[in-house]
Amino acid sequence: MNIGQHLEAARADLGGALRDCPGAHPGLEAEILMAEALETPRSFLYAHPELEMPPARGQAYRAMVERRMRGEPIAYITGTREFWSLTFRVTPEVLVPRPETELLVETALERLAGSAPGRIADLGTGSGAIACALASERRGDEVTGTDISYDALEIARANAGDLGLHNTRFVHGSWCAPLDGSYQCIVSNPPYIAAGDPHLDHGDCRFEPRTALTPGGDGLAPFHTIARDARGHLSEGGWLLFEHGNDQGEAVRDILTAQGYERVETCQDLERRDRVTLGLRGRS
Ligand SMILES: C[S@@+](CC[C@H](N)C(=O)[O-])C[C@H]1O[C@@H](n2cnc3c(N)ncnc32)[C@H](O)[C@@H]1O
Repeated sequence: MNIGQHLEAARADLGGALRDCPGAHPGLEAEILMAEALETPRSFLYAHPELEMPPARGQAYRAMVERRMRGEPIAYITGTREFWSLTFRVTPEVLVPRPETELLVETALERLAGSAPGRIADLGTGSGAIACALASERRGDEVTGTDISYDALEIARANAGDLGLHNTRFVHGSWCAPLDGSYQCIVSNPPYIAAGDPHLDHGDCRFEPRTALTPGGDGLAPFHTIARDARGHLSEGGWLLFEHGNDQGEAVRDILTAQGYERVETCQDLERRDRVTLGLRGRS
């Protein structure tokens, strides 16, 4: 079979298998996996659809297509995901970075704009996507990522190394526990899906680490813990920013207000859903 025939078969198979899979793009994914199998850019496929696939490459391609047909995230199959225009390694030990998390990075950068170089912390860093995005934009800052997963920290360190981000460090421990000294900004995209939420059994979530997705209960426990403990690590005028579920904006605002944060507000995504809530550590 040639490249074009393989692609056509994969598009049809993926289209059928991923019919109910949120966010799946069968045509595009067939091409991404082909580019991976042939180790070429996608543009090569458009230029050479008539090229015969070497049998070993054809088999490798079909194996990848079949993994995707079973619902495995494409990022785990290719081993990479783009975030903030940077390429990150991802493995099943880490959450696949989501495009919507770029709103957290964007909001943090807005709050930091014009400030002198300082220290930033990313709690629950996973692949290190947020920490590396911030470190790449704020080269003068020191960015610390924390996680309870040693496997995740290893991936985060590898990503920072690949990206040449020497202004990062990744430390083990629960939320704020490994932090030392004070920070001008603390960000977190913690696990926040409530126990029993049907999203946990759909799409990519089925393959991702449970501890990255849900803290159990109503999903709010990490916001309570971090909001309480981060105050002691933020410098005066420092910001705490959370990503949260689109139905959790009010609850997270209440948590930050109850902990004495000031100028508490929520940012919405392009579909006007609450996604990021932040508060300032004032004088008191
Ligand atoms: C939703 S994922 C976010 C990963 C990454 N920051 C991102 O946005 O793609 C949550 C992360 O929090 C970590 N985590 C869960 N409980 C934690 C805890 N008590 N302390 C630190 N990290 C924790 C998980 O291992 C996971 O990497």
